[in-house]
Amino acid sequence: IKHPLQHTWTLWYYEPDKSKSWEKSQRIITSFDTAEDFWSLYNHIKLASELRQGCDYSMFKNGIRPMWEDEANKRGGRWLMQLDKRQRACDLDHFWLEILLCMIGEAFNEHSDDICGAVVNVRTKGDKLGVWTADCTKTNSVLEIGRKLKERLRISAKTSIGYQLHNDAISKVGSITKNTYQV
Ligand SMILES: CN(C)c1nc(=O)c2c([nH]1)N([C@@H]1O[C@H](COP(=O)(O)OP(=O)(O)O)[C@@H](O)[C@H]1O)CN2C
Repeated sequence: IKHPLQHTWTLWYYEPDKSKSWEKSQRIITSFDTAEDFWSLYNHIKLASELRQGCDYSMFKNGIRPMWEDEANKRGGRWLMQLDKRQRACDLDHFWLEILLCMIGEAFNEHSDDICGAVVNVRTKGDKLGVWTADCTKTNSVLEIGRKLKERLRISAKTSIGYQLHNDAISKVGSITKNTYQV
């Protein structure tokens, strides 16, 4: 028999399309709830580094849309890893896979319930990896998730990553959203 996961996960794909709204350009690829089905999906689709610039993959718990506005996301935020352009060749794909494995493997222990999902943005100006959590006021959970992410992605203590509230992202003026937490 297949190895069941604790949650059902849904993979989304975003491709910019001038004729459609951002929301309408978010497409569900499929959902899965076993380790075997995760691997067949992962091995079947393009790597993040093979996507066209401007595209995203998002993997969220079933029923949560990869959008700030979703009921499950609106009180939360994201740990953001902004990659340097050179990291697409050497880090992007294994960082993204490591994040997926942390999520389906419930690697954040008692804080795994606070995980909503993760997004990879493939961008000319530098790729981004975001891990979205449900409640920005759960400081201990948010910080523990950030610390675990750095550990699993082997991000050095010298490099800090920031956590941004979706509320701040929605209301941001210009392109910079402030960090509420840093680890
Ligand atoms: C429901 N709704 C409209 C809505 N809900 C959302 O949740 C949401 C958006 N819109 N997003 C739109 O994409 C643009 C690029 O963000 P980017 O994160 O791709 O990053 P880049 O600027 O392309 O690097 C954002 O500026 C925003 O317009 C992004 N986003 C998460």
